[in-house]
Amino acid sequence: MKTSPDTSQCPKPSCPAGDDDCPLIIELRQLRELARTDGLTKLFNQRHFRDALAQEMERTQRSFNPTSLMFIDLDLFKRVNDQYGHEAGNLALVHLAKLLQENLRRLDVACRYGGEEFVVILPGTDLFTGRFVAERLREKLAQSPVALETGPLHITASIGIDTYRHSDSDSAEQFIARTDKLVYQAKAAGRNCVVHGITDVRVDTHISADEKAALSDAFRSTDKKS
Ligand SMILES: Nc1nc2c(ncn2[C@@H]2O[C@H](COP(=O)(O)OP(=O)(O)OP(=O)(O)O)[C@@H](O)[C@H]2O)c(=O)[nH]1
Repeated sequence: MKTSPDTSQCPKPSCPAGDDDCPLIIELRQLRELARTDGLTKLFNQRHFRDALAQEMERTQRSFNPTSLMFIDLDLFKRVNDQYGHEAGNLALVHLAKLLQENLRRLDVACRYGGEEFVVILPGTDLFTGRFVAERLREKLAQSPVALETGPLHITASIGIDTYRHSDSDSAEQFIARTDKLVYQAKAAGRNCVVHGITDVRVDTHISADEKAALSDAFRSTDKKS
Protein backbone atom coordinates (compact mmCIF):
# COMPACT_ATOMS: atom_id res chain seq x y z
CA MET A 1 0.00 0.00 0.00
CA LYS A 2 1.16 3.52 -0.66
CA THR A 3 1.91 4.87 2.80
CA SER A 4 3.66 8.11 2.07
CA PRO A 5 2.96 10.73 -0.54
CA ASP A 6 4.02 9.73 -4.03
CA THR A 7 5.61 12.84 -5.44
CA SER A 8 7.42 10.92 -8.17
CA GLN A 9 5.24 12.52 -10.85
CA CYS A 10 6.16 16.06 -9.81
CA PRO A 11 9.45 17.75 -10.58
CA LYS A 12 11.66 17.60 -7.48
CA PRO A 13 12.87 20.92 -6.09
CA SER A 14 16.57 21.17 -6.91
CA CYS A 15 19.36 23.48 -5.90
CA PRO A 16 20.35 25.96 -8.65
CA ALA A 17 23.98 25.46 -7.54
CA GLY A 18 23.64 21.67 -7.95
CA ASP A 19 24.17 20.96 -4.22
CA ASP A 20 22.25 17.76 -3.37
CA ASP A 21 22.69 18.41 0.36
CA CYS A 22 21.44 21.99 0.22
CA PRO A 23 19.53 22.47 3.53
CA LEU A 24 16.93 24.74 1.96
CA ILE A 25 16.09 22.20 -0.74
CA ILE A 26 15.92 19.36 1.81
CA GLU A 27 13.54 21.47 3.90
CA LEU A 28 11.44 22.29 0.84
CA ARG A 29 11.10 18.59 0.01
CA GLN A 30 10.11 17.80 3.58
CA LEU A 31 7.52 20.57 3.53
CA ARG A 32 6.07 19.20 0.32
CA GLU A 33 5.64 15.79 1.95
CA LEU A 34 4.15 17.28 5.10
CA ALA A 35 1.55 19.12 3.04
CA ARG A 36 0.15 15.74 1.94
CA THR A 37 0.52 13.75 5.16
CA ASP A 38 -1.64 13.54 8.28
CA GLY A 39 0.61 14.33 11.23
CA LEU A 40 -0.94 11.87 13.69
CA THR A 41 -1.42 8.73 11.58
CA LYS A 42 1.20 9.41 8.87
CA LEU A 43 -1.37 8.39 6.27
CA PHE A 44 -2.10 10.69 3.34
CA ASN A 45 -4.33 13.63 4.18
CA GLN A 46 -7.50 14.85 2.50
CA ARG A 47 -5.61 17.06 0.07
CA HIS A 48 -3.74 14.08 -1.34
CA PHE A 49 -6.91 11.99 -1.30
CA ARG A 50 -8.71 14.43 -3.60
CA ASP A 51 -5.82 14.53 -6.08
CA ALA A 52 -5.41 10.74 -6.04
CA LEU A 53 -9.15 10.11 -6.49
CA ALA A 54 -9.36 12.48 -9.47
CA GLN A 55 -6.40 10.65 -11.00
CA GLU A 56 -7.95 7.19 -10.50
CA MET A 57 -11.33 8.30 -11.87
CA GLU A 58 -9.55 9.58 -14.94
CA ARG A 59 -7.75 6.26 -15.22
CA THR A 60 -11.13 4.47 -15.06
CA GLN A 61 -12.34 6.59 -17.95
CA ARG A 62 -9.30 5.64 -20.01
CA SER A 63 -8.84 2.01 -19.01
CA PHE A 64 -12.42 0.84 -18.26
CA ASN A 65 -11.13 -0.52 -14.92
CA PRO A 66 -13.43 0.48 -12.03
CA THR A 67 -12.28 2.43 -8.99
CA SER A 68 -13.78 1.61 -5.61
CA LEU A 69 -13.91 4.00 -2.68
CA MET A 70 -14.35 3.15 0.98
CA PHE A 71 -15.30 5.47 3.83
CA ILE A 72 -14.46 4.13 7.30
CA ASP A 73 -15.84 5.89 10.36
CA LEU A 74 -14.97 4.74 13.88
CA ASP A 75 -18.04 3.99 15.97
CA LEU A 76 -19.00 5.96 19.08
CA PHE A 77 -15.61 7.59 19.10
CA LYS A 78 -16.75 10.48 21.26
CA ARG A 79 -17.39 7.92 23.98
CA VAL A 80 -13.81 6.61 23.63
CA ASN A 81 -12.45 10.13 24.15
CA ASP A 82 -14.84 10.81 27.00
CA GLN A 83 -14.18 7.54 28.84
CA TYR A 84 -10.50 6.95 28.16
CA GLY A 85 -9.16 10.41 27.28
CA HIS A 86 -8.05 12.14 24.10
CA GLU A 87 -4.64 10.38 24.10
CA ALA A 88 -6.35 6.98 24.06
CA GLY A 89 -8.52 8.27 21.22
CA ASN A 90 -5.39 9.23 19.32
CA LEU A 91 -3.94 5.75 19.90
CA ALA A 92 -7.11 4.26 18.44
CA LEU A 93 -6.74 6.41 15.32
CA VAL A 94 -3.11 5.31 14.91
CA HIS A 95 -4.19 1.70 15.49
CA LEU A 96 -6.68 1.87 12.62
CA ALA A 97 -4.11 3.57 10.36
CA LYS A 98 -1.64 0.76 11.04
CA LEU A 99 -4.29 -1.88 10.38
CA LEU A 100 -4.99 -0.25 7.02
CA GLN A 101 -1.30 -0.12 6.16
CA GLU A 102 -0.87 -3.78 6.99
CA ASN A 103 -3.97 -5.12 5.25
CA LEU A 104 -4.25 -3.29 1.96
CA ARG A 105 -2.60 -3.79 -1.39
CA ARG A 106 0.41 -1.74 -2.43
CA LEU A 107 -1.60 0.29 -4.93
CA ASP A 108 -4.45 1.10 -2.55
CA VAL A 109 -4.44 4.64 -1.17
CA ALA A 110 -5.40 5.03 2.49
CA CYS A 111 -5.96 8.53 3.84
CA ARG A 112 -7.27 10.21 6.95
CA TYR A 113 -10.25 12.18 5.72
CA GLY A 114 -10.62 14.09 8.95
CA GLY A 115 -11.40 13.42 12.63
CA GLU A 116 -12.25 9.74 13.04
CA GLU A 117 -13.06 9.24 9.37
CA PHE A 118 -10.74 7.47 6.93
CA VAL A 119 -10.97 6.81 3.20
CA VAL A 120 -9.38 4.18 1.00
CA ILE A 121 -9.16 4.34 -2.80
CA LEU A 122 -9.03 0.87 -4.38
CA PRO A 123 -7.77 1.31 -7.94
CA GLY A 124 -8.87 -1.27 -10.50
CA THR A 125 -11.28 -2.82 -8.02
CA ASP A 126 -14.93 -3.63 -8.66
CA LEU A 127 -17.65 -3.59 -6.03
CA PHE A 128 -17.60 -7.34 -5.52
CA THR A 129 -13.94 -7.37 -4.54
CA GLY A 130 -14.21 -4.03 -2.73
CA ARG A 131 -16.98 -5.34 -0.50
CA PHE A 132 -14.83 -8.31 0.39
CA VAL A 133 -11.90 -6.03 1.30
CA ALA A 134 -14.19 -3.78 3.36
CA GLU A 135 -15.68 -6.70 5.24
CA ARG A 136 -12.22 -8.12 5.95
CA LEU A 137 -11.06 -4.78 7.36
CA ARG A 138 -14.20 -4.39 9.45
CA GLU A 139 -13.73 -7.84 10.92
CA LYS A 140 -10.00 -7.36 11.58
CA LEU A 141 -10.65 -4.12 13.41
CA ALA A 142 -13.41 -5.63 15.52
CA GLN A 143 -11.09 -8.48 16.47
CA SER A 144 -7.94 -6.48 17.25
CA PRO A 145 -8.38 -4.24 20.28
CA VAL A 146 -6.17 -1.22 20.91
CA ALA A 147 -3.56 -2.01 23.56
CA LEU A 148 -4.02 0.71 26.18
CA GLU A 149 -1.99 0.72 29.39
CA THR A 150 -5.23 0.17 31.24
CA GLY A 151 -6.15 -2.86 29.11
CA PRO A 152 -7.57 -3.71 25.69
CA LEU A 153 -9.92 -1.21 24.10
CA HIS A 154 -12.38 -2.75 21.63
CA ILE A 155 -13.32 -0.51 18.72
CA THR A 156 -15.42 -0.98 15.60
CA ALA A 157 -16.11 0.98 12.45
CA SER A 158 -18.98 1.59 10.07
CA ILE A 159 -17.97 1.32 6.43
CA GLY A 160 -19.50 2.53 3.18
CA ILE A 161 -18.18 1.30 -0.15
CA ASP A 162 -19.11 2.21 -3.69
CA THR A 163 -17.62 1.98 -7.16
CA TYR A 164 -16.98 4.38 -10.01
CA ARG A 165 -17.30 2.76 -13.41
CA HIS A 166 -16.44 3.85 -16.91
CA SER A 167 -20.15 4.39 -17.63
CA ASP A 168 -20.61 6.71 -14.61
CA SER A 169 -20.88 10.44 -15.14
CA ASP A 170 -20.33 11.45 -11.50
CA SER A 171 -17.87 14.14 -10.55
CA ALA A 172 -15.36 13.32 -7.81
CA GLU A 173 -17.49 15.33 -5.37
CA GLN A 174 -20.58 13.30 -6.28
CA PHE A 175 -18.69 10.03 -5.94
CA ILE A 176 -17.39 11.13 -2.52
CA ALA A 177 -20.86 12.27 -1.42
CA ARG A 178 -22.64 9.06 -2.44
CA THR A 179 -20.03 6.90 -0.71
CA ASP A 180 -19.96 9.03 2.45
CA LYS A 181 -23.76 8.74 2.62
CA LEU A 182 -23.45 4.96 2.91
CA VAL A 183 -21.58 5.37 6.19
CA TYR A 184 -24.64 7.06 7.66
CA GLN A 185 -26.71 4.11 6.52
CA ALA A 186 -24.22 1.79 8.23
CA LYS A 187 -24.57 3.84 11.44
CA ALA A 188 -28.34 3.71 11.15
CA ALA A 189 -28.15 -0.07 10.61
CA GLY A 190 -26.51 -0.46 14.02
CA ARG A 191 -22.80 0.31 13.29
CA ASN A 192 -19.93 -2.22 12.88
CA CYS A 193 -21.15 -3.17 9.39
CA VAL A 194 -20.47 -2.58 5.71
CA VAL A 195 -23.01 -0.90 3.44
CA HIS A 196 -22.43 -0.86 -0.29
CA GLY A 197 -23.87 1.24 -3.08
CA ILE A 198 -24.95 -0.39 -6.28
CA THR A 199 -25.92 -4.04 -6.40
CA ASP A 200 -25.11 -5.26 -9.89
CA VAL A 201 -22.00 -6.97 -8.69
CA ARG A 202 -19.65 -8.20 -11.39
CA VAL A 203 -16.95 -10.76 -10.71
CA ASP A 204 -13.46 -9.53 -11.52
CA THR A 205 -12.17 -11.73 -14.33
CA HIS A 206 -8.58 -11.37 -13.15
CA ILE A 207 -9.06 -13.46 -10.02
CA SER A 208 -8.54 -17.19 -9.88
CA ALA A 209 -11.28 -19.80 -9.41
CA ASP A 210 -10.05 -20.42 -5.84
CA GLU A 211 -10.22 -16.73 -5.04
CA LYS A 212 -13.70 -16.51 -6.54
CA ALA A 213 -14.83 -19.39 -4.32
CA ALA A 214 -13.30 -17.72 -1.27
CA LEU A 215 -14.95 -14.43 -2.17
CA SER A 216 -18.32 -16.13 -2.60
CA ASP A 217 -18.01 -17.74 0.83
CA ALA A 218 -17.01 -14.45 2.37
CA PHE A 219 -19.82 -12.70 0.57
CA ARG A 220 -22.42 -14.85 2.23
CA SER A 221 -21.34 -13.41 5.57
CA THR A 222 -20.72 -9.90 4.25
CA ASP A 223 -22.70 -7.10 5.82
CA LYS A 224 -23.33 -9.19 8.93
CA LYS A 225 -21.98 -8.09 12.24
CA SER A 226 -19.45 -10.41 13.87
N1 LIG B 1 -8.71 11.72 20.15
C1 LIG B 1 -9.13 12.33 19.04
N2 LIG B 1 -10.44 12.52 18.86
C2 LIG B 1 -10.86 13.12 17.71
C3 LIG B 1 -9.96 13.56 16.75
N3 LIG B 1 -10.68 14.12 15.73
C4 LIG B 1 -11.97 14.03 16.07
N4 LIG B 1 -12.10 13.42 17.28
C5 LIG B 1 -13.32 13.17 18.05
O1 LIG B 1 -14.15 12.24 17.39
C6 LIG B 1 -15.45 12.34 17.97
C7 LIG B 1 -16.49 12.11 16.91
O2 LIG B 1 -17.71 12.06 17.53
P1 LIG B 1 -19.09 12.04 16.77
O3 LIG B 1 -18.97 12.75 15.46
O4 LIG B 1 -20.13 12.49 17.75
O5 LIG B 1 -19.31 10.54 16.37
P2 LIG B 1 -19.17 9.22 17.20
O6 LIG B 1 -19.11 9.44 18.69
O7 LIG B 1 -18.03 8.44 16.61
O8 LIG B 1 -20.53 8.49 16.89
P3 LIG B 1 -20.97 7.72 15.58
O9 LIG B 1 -20.16 8.29 14.44
O10 LIG B 1 -22.41 7.99 15.43
O11 LIG B 1 -20.68 6.27 15.79
C8 LIG B 1 -15.53 13.73 18.62
O12 LIG B 1 -15.59 13.58 20.01
C9 LIG B 1 -14.22 14.38 18.22
O13 LIG B 1 -13.72 15.23 19.23
C10 LIG B 1 -8.56 13.37 16.98
O14 LIG B 1 -7.68 13.71 16.18
N5 LIG B 1 -8.20 12.74 18.13
